[in-house]
Amino acid sequence: SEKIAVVPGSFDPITNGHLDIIKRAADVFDIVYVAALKNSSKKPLFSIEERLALIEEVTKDIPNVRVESSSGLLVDYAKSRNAIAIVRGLRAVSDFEYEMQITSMNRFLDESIETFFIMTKNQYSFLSSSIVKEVARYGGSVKGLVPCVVEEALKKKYGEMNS
Ligand SMILES: O=C(O)c1ccc2[nH]nc(Br)c2c1
Repeated sequence: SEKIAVVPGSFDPITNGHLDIIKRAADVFDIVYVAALKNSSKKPLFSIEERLALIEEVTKDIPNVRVESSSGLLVDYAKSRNAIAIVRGLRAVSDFEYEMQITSMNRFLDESIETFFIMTKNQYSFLSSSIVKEVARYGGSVKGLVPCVVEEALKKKYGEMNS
């Protein structure tokens, strides 16, 4: 039967680091659900609709990727999609402590779902959505760090906010 994975994240916005993980997961699993999570205490820059549209646009050429939003527990969403795996990216050692905590809790909640980690390309190991937003907010170029459509969306979003 098909091996299904979930790649969760806030994707506010999706970066080339995220895209790298998604592509690598799609090479290993038969179906990959990219799950943009709604539950986050921070107010996102992009609405869930905007985030989904950007993820769909940048993954449209990967045939076995499906893009969805989810709120509530990640393990409940994963089970609802018959996923056998949660896939997370690791950028640097500093990621590991947090990921270990989340993975332990998810295993406590549902032992049947395994978490796999994929190391990002070194060139993206410093990259995060928040640092990209900071740079874009002050008019810096994030070309090469995010897909072109995301770069445009950031310019538009901050252009509107600054106008
Ligand atoms: O953009 C972020 O906030 C973020 C966080 C955690 C992450 N792990 N792997 C990747 Br790619 C990644 C990206």
